[in-house]
Amino acid sequence: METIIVKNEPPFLRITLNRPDRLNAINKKMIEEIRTVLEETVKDEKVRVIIFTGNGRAFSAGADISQFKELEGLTAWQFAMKGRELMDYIENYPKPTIAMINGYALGGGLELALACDIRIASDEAQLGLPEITLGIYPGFGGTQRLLKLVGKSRTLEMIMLGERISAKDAERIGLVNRVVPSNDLEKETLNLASKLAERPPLAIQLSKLIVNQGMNSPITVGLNMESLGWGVIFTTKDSKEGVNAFLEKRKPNFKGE
Ligand SMILES: CCCCC/C=C/C(=O)SCCNC(=O)CCNC(=O)[C@H](O)C(C)(C)COP(=O)(O)OP(=O)(O)OC[C@H]1O[C@@H](n2cnc3c(N)ncnc32)[C@H](O)[C@@H]1OP(=O)(O)O
Repeated sequence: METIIVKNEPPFLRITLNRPDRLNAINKKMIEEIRTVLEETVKDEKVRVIIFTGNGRAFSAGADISQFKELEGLTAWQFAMKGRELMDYIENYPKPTIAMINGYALGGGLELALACDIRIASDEAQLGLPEITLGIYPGFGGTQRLLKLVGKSRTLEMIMLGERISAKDAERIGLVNRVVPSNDLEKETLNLASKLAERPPLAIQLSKLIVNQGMNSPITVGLNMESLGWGVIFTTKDSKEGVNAFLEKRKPNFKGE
């Protein structure tokens, strides 16, 4: 891989964006490489959690601005779609995803973090959507995902001003789940990931699907999916294991069956 470092350390798969001299700016190659790794890993039962992070002082400073010079109408649309399709794929990935935000998460970099299930940030991280300062606006799904996460006026403030906010402020508005001292970022992320890895994979997959669908549907649709999903979840061995373990006063051992 040219643009990412992939560490398969079951139960985790860590994808480190790796263009540190460009603050991990996202180019076409990086989009393709992330997609390839995720597709290869989807059926790997040993991997239960995906962690995204960045090499150096940035998570990612956004889409690679140097590639914008070549863009025209059609190619701009194609590049935006390529990135957006990756973000959609990450959002709907059947395993839990964590963005471990070690530094700048800007533009397309923040949009990648927004597509993850959980964002955990270093207290030194800065987040923002500075596209407006380039005369453009977010194009990898950020207009919609940020809206759903923090509401309309905070989204518009971030998009229209294009200013960076601190990790603490991001936590206050619900943009990141938690902020930790930079020295503890890895440890805290792995703690969180370990807990997720112990949870039943099929119940995680199904609840993620239902929550994601619920974000984009009338509440009755989400509620019906929730109820119908119960018919599925009760067919799994893990649901029996969870209930039996509780009744037998022992720790459950979920196998994703
Ligand atoms: C059509 C598709 C739509 C896609 C939707 C997404 C759009 C976007 O994401 S647009 C990009 C949004 N991001 C930005 O505008 C941030 C740009 N970067 C910065 O403002 C700064 O680099 C900084 C504040 C993040 C850090 O500043 P500083 O500490 O002074 O570091 P440098 O500016 O010297 O950066 C080091 C090195 O990295 C290059 N670089 C940084 N960001 C990008 C980027 N997004 N794309 C390409 N290159 C980037 C920067 O040019 C420096 O390179 P050298 O000068 O060659 O050392």
